[in-house]
Amino acid sequence: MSDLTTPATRPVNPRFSSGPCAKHPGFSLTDLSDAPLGRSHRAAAGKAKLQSAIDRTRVLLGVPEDYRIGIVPASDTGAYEMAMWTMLGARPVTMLAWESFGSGWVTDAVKQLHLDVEVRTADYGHLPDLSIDSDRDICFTWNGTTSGVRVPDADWIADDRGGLTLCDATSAAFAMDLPWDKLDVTTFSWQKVLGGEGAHGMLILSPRAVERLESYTPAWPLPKIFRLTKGGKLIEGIFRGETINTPSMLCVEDYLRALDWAETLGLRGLVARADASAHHIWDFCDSHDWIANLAVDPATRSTTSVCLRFTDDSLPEDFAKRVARRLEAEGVAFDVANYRDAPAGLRIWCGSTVEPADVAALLPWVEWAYRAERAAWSTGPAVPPHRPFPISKEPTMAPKVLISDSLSDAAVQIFRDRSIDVTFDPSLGKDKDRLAQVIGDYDGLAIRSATKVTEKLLAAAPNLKVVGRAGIGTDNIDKDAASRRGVIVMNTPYGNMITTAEHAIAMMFAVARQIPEANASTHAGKWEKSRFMGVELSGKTLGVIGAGNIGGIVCDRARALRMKVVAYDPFLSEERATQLQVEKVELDDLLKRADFITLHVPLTDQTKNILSAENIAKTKPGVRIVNCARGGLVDEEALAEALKSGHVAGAAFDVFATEPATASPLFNLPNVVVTPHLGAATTEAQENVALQVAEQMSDYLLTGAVTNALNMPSVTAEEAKVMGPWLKVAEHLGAFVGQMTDEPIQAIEVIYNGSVAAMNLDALNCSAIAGVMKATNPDVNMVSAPLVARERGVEISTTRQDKTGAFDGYIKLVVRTDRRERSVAGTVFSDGKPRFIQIKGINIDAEVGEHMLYTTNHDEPGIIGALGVTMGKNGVNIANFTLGRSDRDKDAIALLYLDEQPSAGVLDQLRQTGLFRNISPLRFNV
Ligand SMILES: NC(=O)C1=CN([C@@H]2O[C@H](COP(=O)(O)OP(=O)(O)OC[C@H]3O[C@@H](n4cnc5c(N)ncnc54)[C@H](O)[C@@H]3O)[C@@H](O)[C@H]2O)C=CC1
Ligand SMILES: O=C(O)C(=O)COP(=O)(O)O
Repeated sequence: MSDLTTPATRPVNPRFSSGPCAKHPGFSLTDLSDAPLGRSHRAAAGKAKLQSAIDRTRVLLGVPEDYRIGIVPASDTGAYEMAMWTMLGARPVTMLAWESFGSGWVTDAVKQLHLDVEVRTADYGHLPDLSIDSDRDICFTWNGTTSGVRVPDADWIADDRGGLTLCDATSAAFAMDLPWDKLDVTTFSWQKVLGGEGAHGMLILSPRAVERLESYTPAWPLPKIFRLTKGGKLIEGIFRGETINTPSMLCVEDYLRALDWAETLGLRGLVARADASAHHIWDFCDSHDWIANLAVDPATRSTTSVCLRFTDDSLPEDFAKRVARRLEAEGVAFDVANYRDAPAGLRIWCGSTVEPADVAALLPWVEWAYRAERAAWSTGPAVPPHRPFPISKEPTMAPKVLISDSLSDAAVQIFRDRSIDVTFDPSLGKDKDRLAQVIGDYDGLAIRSATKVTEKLLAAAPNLKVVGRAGIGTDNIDKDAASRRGVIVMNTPYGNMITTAEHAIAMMFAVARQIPEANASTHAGKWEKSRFMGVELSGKTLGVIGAGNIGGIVCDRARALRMKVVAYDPFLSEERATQLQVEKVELDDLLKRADFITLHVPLTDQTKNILSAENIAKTKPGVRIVNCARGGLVDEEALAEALKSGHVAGAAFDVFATEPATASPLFNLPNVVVTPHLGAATTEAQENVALQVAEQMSDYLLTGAVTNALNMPSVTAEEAKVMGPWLKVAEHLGAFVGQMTDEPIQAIEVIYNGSVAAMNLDALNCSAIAGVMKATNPDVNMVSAPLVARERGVEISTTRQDKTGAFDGYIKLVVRTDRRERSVAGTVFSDGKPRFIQIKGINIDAEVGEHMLYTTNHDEPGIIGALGVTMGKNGVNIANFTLGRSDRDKDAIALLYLDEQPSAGVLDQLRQTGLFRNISPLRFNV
């Protein structure tokens, strides 16, 4: 690529303005159609909308119940000036200002209100001194929008303060944590982090702020739109949606829709998105010396209004503006020049509505525009050398996990607590192209059912180590492809089972009593008492197809409803059937006898279409069928026909052959109840699966512990610690024979002797097989090795032995080809280091090094000399030298641990001595 080649990828949305900010993902004007336009905002509908905006803001931001939240005129400026005008003057005031907006409030205080104030300022890029007498009122901005400097926390605000804190949080709310106990007045506007419209401000008052309002009357007159009290009492109506003046109901509706979106992420998710975007920029600055964050102290760097400066002071004054114009002309970034009063540079908005992937896509463009402008500036110094972006990762960097489906906030929190670098972007699950664009950066991917982990996606994910499914079904993951690429696939098999079983029972009731239709009819003002005749569940026969975790719970609940339960599940033991009080039957028997059928099997080649047209025809007339397991288990066309003919009396489906299901033969048929894959959709289940998946993935990425993996044996964190050196021994043994063998391997036998035989042999096997397979395919790892071996027809066997010989424990690996058998054994010494202890049945004691040389010869004098002299002559240092022989004058071996790989020339010189039968350089991953 020439220096000025334009980057290949463009941000999907080029809107990086710091206000009004980008609309939330998925925004559409048609979503505003429910706005009560042309109606009074004081009518019930309008008031309910305003109240809802207040209530939902409280929940999302975690505002305490005893704080008041009001919608006030004139955006954040209106809200903040309202607070200054009504509350300041009672006490001495300290004004903190470190950028344009803070300075604006200073002007208000000094020139308009003529207050006796202490003004503390700092230059752009810095914070002023925050040690303040807690008896004074304090005015400050949480995040300086025009300098990109924020307060790192509120520890500098006293808990037992006498004064009030007035915080302008307009570019912080919904993107940064706000500690409500430290904030007496908080203001923000809708047009910032949530990408709302710039009409109204939000004013949040602590009880202490209310006390000030009710006990203090300022010396100056107050315009009507600032008046919060009447007769010395707070006008409570303002904080219930009775706005002071007429609000725009269109803007209110828009704010409510933004809240709809924000609620799917929760505050944690919103904060995580801003963090992820800002981190992209910070990493970029760290790897390029021509651009830097304006905020000098990293702890004060904004994660919303990220302000950047070009480091070369000799650049012309309008250089940054020209870069911004170039970006705008390319259509890759709008409005990213610095604020008019701020130092020259760029300001890139990273608030929650901006896609982190768009920020990542923008950065190569920033480099391109910078270089293009420099080239155009002919008198300037030479263009600095091109540095690729992103920079290569340090091995010490925290693992990166992407959450691409909507998961409870709990997951984000766990990843954070475990120091995993997490990006939460649930919109990616539905956008495979964008997901493929970003996945290359991540070590882990946490999903639900929307994200499809295909071969193609995995091919774009060279760093990926683990896919975590927050739920049960993994039919959206190509597990073979994942295994082949060494990616572990985990699920959470228990977290949502109760919830899903309850949904199946709810669906059974719904279809038995036609609840959804009766509900719709009653809402429509009809009173069709005789239309909805149902059937009782008590005494009926329930046929459960698949009596595993969920099916088992359904059996239990159905028994409590006094149903007779028959189950078809070839893997259900008689003991378990007795325990569940169900009768184990064949499928045909179930079909014939059941009044209700419920499916709880995974979708496999055997279960696909298990309720085919033919099997549906075998069911009892009047049967009702519930599917809360997987689409594809039932032939939807055939079922629709059977419903129309009356053979099947009703159906309740949560899952569909194609999802999201926007059309189905079952839709709009009478007595068919449908839900949009809600089986797992309860707060409890979502919390469970999110917590579990985040813990499991973090454990794996940080400690190597494997839980609930579908393509790898489980390894506990404790085991991972104890077994670490043994896993290495197994891998080295495999690597030894793998490198020695150049014909097709037929069988691998792993013999575990003594203490190691009590360990987790499945995991040790995987490591040994990986060692063998890596010799021919360096990309194989513990996850992919068994599959690769199976695909090559290699037979694997394991033997456990009681302790024999001198070692407490050892592993012996035997590899068979059609020509020979090779064996090597190893152990872990008390120093925790792996050792080879036997090769070809000959005892040795050899430390394992990265570069080794293995020779075999007839036992005779001169071997040590030949090896030593040849290495010495060629400057190859020998770190360790081990010899062994089967008997005097018989087979002998030597294993040298070298400081570097011997060259072909060195090996030739050895061969020319005629002393050796075999000379093999070996390499180990120590
Ligand atoms: N609607 C939703 O939101 C949710 C759906 N699910 C789905 O529910 C299903 C069941 O999940 P779990 O009970 O957790 O699984 P499980 O693995 O505990 O139980 C499945 C049972 O099906 C049996 N089975 C397998 N092949 C069979 C066959 N050919 N014929 C009859 N039985 C067979 C197995 O022996 C096992 O007992 C899965 O498809 C899962 O994806 C799970 C959670 C939520
Ligand atoms: O856990 C499962 O198998 C489910 O089907 C739940 O799917 P979901 O996470 O709600 O998309």
